[in-house]
Amino acid sequence: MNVWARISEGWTAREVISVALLTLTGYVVTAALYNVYFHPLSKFPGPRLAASSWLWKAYLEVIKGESILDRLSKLHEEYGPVVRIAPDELHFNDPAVYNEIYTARSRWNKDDVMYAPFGKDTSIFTTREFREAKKRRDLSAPHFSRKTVLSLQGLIQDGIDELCEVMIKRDADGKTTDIFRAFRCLDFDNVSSFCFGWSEHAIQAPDFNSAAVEELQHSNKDFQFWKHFLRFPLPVLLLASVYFRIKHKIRPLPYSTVYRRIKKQIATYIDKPEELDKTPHPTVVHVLMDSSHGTKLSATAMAEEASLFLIAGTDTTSNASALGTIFALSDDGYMRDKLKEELKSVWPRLEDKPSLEVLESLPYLKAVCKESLRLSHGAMSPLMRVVPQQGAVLGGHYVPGGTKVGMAHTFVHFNPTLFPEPHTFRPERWLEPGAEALDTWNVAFSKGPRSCLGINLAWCELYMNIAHIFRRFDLKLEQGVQKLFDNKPPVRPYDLWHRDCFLPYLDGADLLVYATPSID
Ligand code: HEM
Repeated sequence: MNVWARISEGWTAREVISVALLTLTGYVVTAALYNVYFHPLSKFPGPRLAASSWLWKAYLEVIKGESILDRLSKLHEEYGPVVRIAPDELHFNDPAVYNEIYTARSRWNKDDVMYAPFGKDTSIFTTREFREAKKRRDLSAPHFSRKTVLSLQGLIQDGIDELCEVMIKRDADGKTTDIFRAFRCLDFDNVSSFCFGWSEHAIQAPDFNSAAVEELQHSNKDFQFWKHFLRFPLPVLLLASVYFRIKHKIRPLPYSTVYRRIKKQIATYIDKPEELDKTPHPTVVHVLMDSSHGTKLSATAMAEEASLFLIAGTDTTSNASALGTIFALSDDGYMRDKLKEELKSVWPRLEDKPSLEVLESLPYLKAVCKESLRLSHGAMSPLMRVVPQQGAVLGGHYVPGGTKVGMAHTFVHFNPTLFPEPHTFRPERWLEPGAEALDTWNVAFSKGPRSCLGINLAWCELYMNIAHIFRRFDLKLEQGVQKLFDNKPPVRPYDLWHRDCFLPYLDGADLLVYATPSID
């Protein structure tokens, strides 16, 4: 029977589904063939499946739970310094190209898909478009300047004092300290007091199990799911999230308790601006509410901006601090003793705590911090940028406008030419002759106009975190953690911070240390 006659008679449900499936299959196959053979990126090397559809990457990252970074290492070995990893995406493994993508002159936008789980245009970080993001950055930047950080360093000091008291009590009770959780709570508290004038006191939570901080950690874990599935139309997304919630315990995107607290605080200030004068020190809310620059943000926009600082500033700093601590303890005490000796040279009496400026003058401490940043990477996922309409030349290749391009920090930090024995934690590499040139290759804060806004605060916290716990405690790895390092081959930082969940996600053993208070 003629198809049109059948249609006019009315189709059965089965026929409708069959036709829909056939149409969908036809569309997918045609799109895949186009992507592989006729797409403007078809001349770039890479697996055919990757070129055919973004579903290849989604399958690896969500269903197989594989880190794209592992796959990328193999792909770059096979295909060279540029690989096509999705129909419209290229990944590079060439430090020179890192500087071309993330250059100070860059005006490129952030990729929509990659940043979707964090929201759209709700904060500096989530604003895709360069010029809009710059306006927002200019607003908050004064609160993150070196001058402000120096003047508020006492807050960071207070947070560390609180942590040290908790650690002393734990030691007296015969308990170890999970240094990863402890630093996460500390840095959460410190960012909240630096930005908002109040501390969550997460550090006081039993065994550092703070609900607010855990909420952050869990949302990191589900990053890959949300990144890929937010692309689907709502009904598919809903079905997928039910399935993944049951099978993989994916959580809903968090509506954080802390966000509510910040929102309430801002609403109060909008209602009664005189309350702002009562904060113990200048906060980021002061700069956000300052309308003298001509930009007026809504209460929601301010709250979203402000809460993003907590997300951006907690795990990043604590990852670097925890990694540095664990690895500086992993070599029979050589690094620990060297660090302590250097600290004692400027900090002979425990009660005379040195300022940030003094700590910054210590070469070995600085080298430990740099090595901690190098191996904790800041962000782990390739930070995808969109090539502007006119196209660009990257690594000698013409890349058409609209292409998403990126190079993960791991490909700079593990580059064996720049950093020989790249997986080894070796602070000395930052002290050897000519080491100043290496600084440009420590890209943990990224580079260019979208690089880290909180860099001054981050450095302040990192110096203080490492200095205080190494000077104020005699530290030792707990046996289980020590065993990781005694095994052959020994554990590498990458093994601990292995999972790419935008930020590196700790997916290994609890990082326990014995921390006995120093007596001199
Ligand atoms: C060791 C600690 C830190 C590291 C390694 C780090 C690293 C980074 C990196 C790699 C980016 C770029 C992300 C992207 O391109 O999408 C970034 C952006 C950002 N960071 Fe940090 N960060 C740290 C601490 C902080 C702190 C303490 C704050 C503030 C409280 C902060 C606030 C921001 C903001 C607002 C952005 C967005 C900038 C933009 O998109 O223009 N970060 N950070």
